[in-house]
Amino acid sequence: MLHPLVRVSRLLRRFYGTKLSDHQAALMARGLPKREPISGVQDIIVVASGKGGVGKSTVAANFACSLARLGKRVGLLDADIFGPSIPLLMNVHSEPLVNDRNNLMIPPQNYNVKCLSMGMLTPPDGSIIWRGPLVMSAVQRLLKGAEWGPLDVLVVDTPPGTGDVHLSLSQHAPITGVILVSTPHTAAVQVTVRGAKMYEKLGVPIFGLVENMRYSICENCSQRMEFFKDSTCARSQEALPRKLISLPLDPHIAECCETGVPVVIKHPDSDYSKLFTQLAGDITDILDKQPKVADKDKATGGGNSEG
Ligand SMILES: Nc1ncnc2c1ncn2[C@@H]1O[C@H](COP(=O)(O)OP(=O)(O)OP(=O)(O)O)[C@@H](O)[C@H]1O
Repeated sequence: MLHPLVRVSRLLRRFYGTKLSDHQAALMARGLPKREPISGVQDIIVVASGKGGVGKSTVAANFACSLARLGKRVGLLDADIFGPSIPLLMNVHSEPLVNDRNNLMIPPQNYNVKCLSMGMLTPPDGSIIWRGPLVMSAVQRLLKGAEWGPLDVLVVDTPPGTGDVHLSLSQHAPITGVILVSTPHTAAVQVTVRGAKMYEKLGVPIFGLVENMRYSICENCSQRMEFFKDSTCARSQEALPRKLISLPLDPHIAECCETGVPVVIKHPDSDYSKLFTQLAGDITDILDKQPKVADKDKATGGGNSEG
């Protein structure tokens, strides 16, 4: 006896024919909307974490700049509606212009990365008090109400946790994969695992983990200082997806965040910049093996729809 969801998804597939992939059919059977590609955007990579303050925005900004340094056409969407930090990290504060022809926002660019954030659309001291549906429509607007293309990769920085933004993104956009960021703290690991499970349930692939602030390197003697017990790190490693890179706690990284020049731009030859380059290279390799957007369009029968 077939599971009812499998039966419905087969029926949907028969109705839509080859335009609908198995994955899309499964989503629709579960009552989830069809994910529409973003016009001109090849791949969407979400940077997520369970806890706040673990370095997600730092990783998103430096990863985006590293991809750009490898020659990719890159965008960076700040989906943290309540606590946007990309304008500060990327030093982009101007309000985006709007294209009169199609009424789409034109994301301002810095360090060869097109950036868009709620922080550019609200005054710096203005607080946002919104409920879930408004937050979800704001994410839709930033995602689909902008002239992103042509882009190889759109990096999306998300708020901590597994709230409305994550759900909205995974339901409406064809996310190619997720990079998780966590420190080895047990509390951070536990919520990051929860976030990973949510993405898995929604059928979004997890590329791996950026471990942050596990250690530091002394500038004078190059000695490595570990901040966590081996057993804590082992537990975190066991619970979380495969590690892509492990970033040190470093004063230059902190300072660069404050001054709006990502560390991979300010100190391109540093060891931590090399780690970001390695991350960008590894993810590029994964993307190169994925089906291209034309194939994805074929699979989803999609084009862009204004959100
Ligand atoms: N490896 C690091 N070395 C030194 N400072 C770091 C490092 N990673 C992040 N930081 C600092 O930690 C603070 C928090 O980082 P960031 O804003 O990237 O975290 P977040 O997870 O995006 O936070 P939020 O959840 O609030 O959006 C920032 O001041 C940043 O400069």
